[in-house]
Amino acid sequence: MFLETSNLTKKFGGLTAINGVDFSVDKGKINAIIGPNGAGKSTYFNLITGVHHPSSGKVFFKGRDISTFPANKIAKQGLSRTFQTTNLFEKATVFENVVVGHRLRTKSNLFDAVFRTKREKEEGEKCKEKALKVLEYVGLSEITDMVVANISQEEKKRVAFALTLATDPEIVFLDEPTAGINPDETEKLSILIEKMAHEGITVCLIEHKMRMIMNMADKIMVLDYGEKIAEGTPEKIKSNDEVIEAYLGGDASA
Ligand SMILES: Nc1ncnc2c1ncn2[C@@H]1O[C@H](COP(=O)(O)OP(=O)(O)OP(=O)(O)O)[C@@H](O)[C@H]1O
Repeated sequence: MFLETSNLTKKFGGLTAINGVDFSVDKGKINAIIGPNGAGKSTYFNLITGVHHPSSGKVFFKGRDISTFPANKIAKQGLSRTFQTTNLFEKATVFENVVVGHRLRTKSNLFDAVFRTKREKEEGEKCKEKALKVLEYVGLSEITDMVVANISQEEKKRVAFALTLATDPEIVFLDEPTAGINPDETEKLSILIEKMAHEGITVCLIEHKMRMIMNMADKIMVLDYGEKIAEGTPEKIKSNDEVIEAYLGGDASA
């Protein structure tokens, strides 16, 4: 198994945000998690990526129990994520944002940084090279020197993707990657997500845009009140009565 959760449960006081979720993420595929507001989707991501730890149950990555690992250790295993709103430095350029973001995730310690050691300089150079590479990958080569405040929402989303990709992840967790952008931009970003999966990066995403998910996902899990109520291909999910009742409200084309 690649990534798997077993009986995963998270309680916040009296509220069970995730309740006994068994799910396995398929390697190299687009895996989607859907469900109504408050269903537990972000909490599920947070449990896998070490933002929160499970109340019970486990997360396994390539057979290893990572349930209790801190977020930075999980990132080092090759799991990388975006948040619903990625905080970019609006006054810095696209390139600077990716370099700084990547720098925060690489190895030099405070001593290296203060005394500008050889290792620090080498790592700095590597970061710059990597930043240019990932910016090219996400289609932003032309605007690397633009200040973030002056780029479009869709371009900002691409910067967030570049930040995620800079750590060479095996699996990326995208939390509502297309929130707040129009259908044309959503389509373009979907193509980028598909490219990532085709090139071997496993994608796991949370989305509310049903049409997009039904078109692109290989596998979908539906959460409702913290519980998995269905999983399977888009076709299977679309025709699942419980999903239609609980989530889609009878309008699967929304
Ligand atoms: N840190 C926290 N402390 C207390 N309750 C929390 C915390 N995080 C989430 N919750 C609660 O857990 C439940 C699931 O929230 P979560 O954000 O995971 O849902 P979601 O499916 O991602 O929702 P949305 O689609 O609105 O982002 C909600 O009732 C939420 O209020």
